[in-house]
Amino acid sequence: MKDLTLEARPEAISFSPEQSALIVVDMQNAYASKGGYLDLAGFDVSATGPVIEKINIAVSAARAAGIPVIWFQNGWDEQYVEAGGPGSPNWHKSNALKTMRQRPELEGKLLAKGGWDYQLVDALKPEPGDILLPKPRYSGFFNTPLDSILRSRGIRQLFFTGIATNVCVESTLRDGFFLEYFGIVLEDATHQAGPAFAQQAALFNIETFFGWVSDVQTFCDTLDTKPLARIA
Ligand SMILES: C/C(=C/NC(N)=O)C(=O)O
Repeated sequence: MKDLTLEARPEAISFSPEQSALIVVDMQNAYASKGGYLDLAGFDVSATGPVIEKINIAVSAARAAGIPVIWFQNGWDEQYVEAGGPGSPNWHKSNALKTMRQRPELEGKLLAKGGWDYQLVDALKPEPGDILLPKPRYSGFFNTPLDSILRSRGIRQLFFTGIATNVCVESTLRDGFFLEYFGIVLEDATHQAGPAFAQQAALFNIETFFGWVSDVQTFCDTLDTKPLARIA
């Protein structure tokens, strides 16, 4: 397929579907569902429903265009060895680990592989041919085979969706930038962890310093695929 031009901020960007991947960051109950880790830690997850719908539309369009879909799940083994102990800054900064230390009844329930919190939300289903990757830190480029998977497929453009815009989405897009990948975030398929200004700040950072910002409808229209449902 010939190169396509995607309307984006700060400017349009050309890309080749053959050199592209759609990244779905951490669409787990932990980050998107009531009763999940972020909700229990006091973050507002009430507006994630429309984001899930937009991600489904973007995933369908990517698959129809032959663009690989890569799903990340953030979390650790049930003993939290992969989370790191007090010698890791993750131990000090992870709000999941801090919440479990504050609320021992939650020990082993947050972001633990095999548990409900770690699972992808029910409304999002990977299909055969998609790539499902666990990741133990915010960035999908650390302690994962992501870079090798992309380079071995000649992929240079990464389209980002998922949660949280200002944490794992921005972290992975930034590290991709340093590794010479072109990062484009589909803003209506993302949600922040924290107040609304965190979403705007993350999009400002991406648009201004690290990549491009577009949206799901523009992505679908550019690929000329018919999304599952027209976005109102
Ligand atoms: C705060 C947080 C964000 N995760 C993400 N997927 O952006 C965490 O994992 O503690």
